[in-house]
Amino acid sequence: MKRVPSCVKAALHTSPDKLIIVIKIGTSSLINETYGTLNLSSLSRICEVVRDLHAKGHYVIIVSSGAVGVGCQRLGLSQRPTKLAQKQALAAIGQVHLMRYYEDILNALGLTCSQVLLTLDNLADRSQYINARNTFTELLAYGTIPVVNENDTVAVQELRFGDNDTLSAQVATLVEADYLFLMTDVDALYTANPKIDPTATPIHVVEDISSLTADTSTTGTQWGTGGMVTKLTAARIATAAGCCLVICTSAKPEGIVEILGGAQQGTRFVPLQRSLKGRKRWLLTVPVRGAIWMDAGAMHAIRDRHKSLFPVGVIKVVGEFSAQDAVSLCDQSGHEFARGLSNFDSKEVLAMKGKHTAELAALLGYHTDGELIHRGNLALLLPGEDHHEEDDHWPKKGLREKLAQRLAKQPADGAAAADGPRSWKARGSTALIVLKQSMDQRGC
Ligand SMILES: Nc1ncnc2c1ncn2[C@@H]1O[C@H](COP(=O)(O)OP(=O)(O)O)[C@@H](O)[C@H]1O
Ligand SMILES: N[C@@H](CCC(=O)OP(=O)(O)O)C(=O)O
Repeated sequence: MKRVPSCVKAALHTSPDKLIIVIKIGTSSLINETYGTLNLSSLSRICEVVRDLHAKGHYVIIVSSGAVGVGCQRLGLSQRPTKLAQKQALAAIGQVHLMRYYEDILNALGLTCSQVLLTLDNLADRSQYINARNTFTELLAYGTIPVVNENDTVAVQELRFGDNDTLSAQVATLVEADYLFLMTDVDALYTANPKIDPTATPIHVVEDISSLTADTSTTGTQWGTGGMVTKLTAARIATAAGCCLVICTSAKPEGIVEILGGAQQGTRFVPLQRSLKGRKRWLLTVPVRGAIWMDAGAMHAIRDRHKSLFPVGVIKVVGEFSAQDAVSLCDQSGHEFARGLSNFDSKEVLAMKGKHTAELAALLGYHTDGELIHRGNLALLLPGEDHHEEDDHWPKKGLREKLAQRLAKQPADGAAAADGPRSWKARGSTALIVLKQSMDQRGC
């Protein structure tokens, strides 16, 4: 299989053939519906594959769902409750049971397991993001297998990933993974749900997600969340971060080794040639609070001419967001093609929608160039070059370099500490600064 190019791979002092691999296991693959128990044979086989990959020198991280589903089974509930507090309580019950088996099985295979529970704010704040990356580096350097889940029990609604497909893509982005395998109860993405439509056919390779025509409208299993929709969202994030995402079946975990060897199984999403680095990579992990739809002209300016977003091209504003929140940038049909940090809140963007810069002062009562999203705060999810230069003030050292340093027992360079005090919120564009000055002057 063609290797994924990575700018930090060369910096890894260990063999370049050592891959960073994230394996996400869905609830549907972890529970045995017939007996209402954990699917121990499936879990053991997956752990054996992890052992084989580890023995080859690869770094493996497991993202495991199942806390809520297993919690339900432990209490004999026949379906997931809908109340958040109940799901959180069940996650607490299920997670400990799940981890006990991961620990036992991995231990029996000669591996040490570690647990990482994350919430969205752990990644949305860049200093916490760097900190999480450093922790993963140490866990991998110690030779452990991190088992990751969302910290369901404490996360409040707006700080939840909500599904582990997204979480696994965020983790893959964070650790600069080469591969993300989404193991589920179907063997591939199909043109339609194969459990409902017998004429559905598998899709083996996806080069460009935006031109994909698969019906993913039906939800998945009784226990899983999101079905294929969240897997496609994960694919957009992972491929933009330069990671090859593969949807494959948990019924044959050995398939992972075969796929790495070049076999065509499952659905492979080809990573973008130009993977996002540094701050732009981090942007992919910031929670999205809303969406801005734009006309073809604005999309062309952003995608092909590497411009910032201005109000004149905006045709629709979705959701409520604050200034400096991350938003999806969508084409005129609502398809997401980029993400960025908005300089204005959703009400202001709505007020400015479709307006030329010259009209804004009269509309808002202060002078602004109306730059909604600065180019530097914008990450493209489509193929193409992004020529915007990275901010040199942000550390570029990736996990691979840090892992190499750690393995070589070199002292850390303090990049994370340097990053800490400087919040991304302090990095507003000129428009934001002008807006703030204007509001200060008006005593707002
Ligand atoms: N186009 C499609 N191709 C394949 N599966 C689909 C499609 N649309 C919906 N599905 C459903 O997605 C399910 C897998 O998603 P989900 O239940 O969330 O699994 P997991 O718990 O593994 O994340 C499958 O069982 C299938 O019913
Ligand atoms: N954190 C939740 C994840 C729920 C979830 O995304 O489930 P799935 O769709 O099966 O991956 C849990 O452990 O139950």
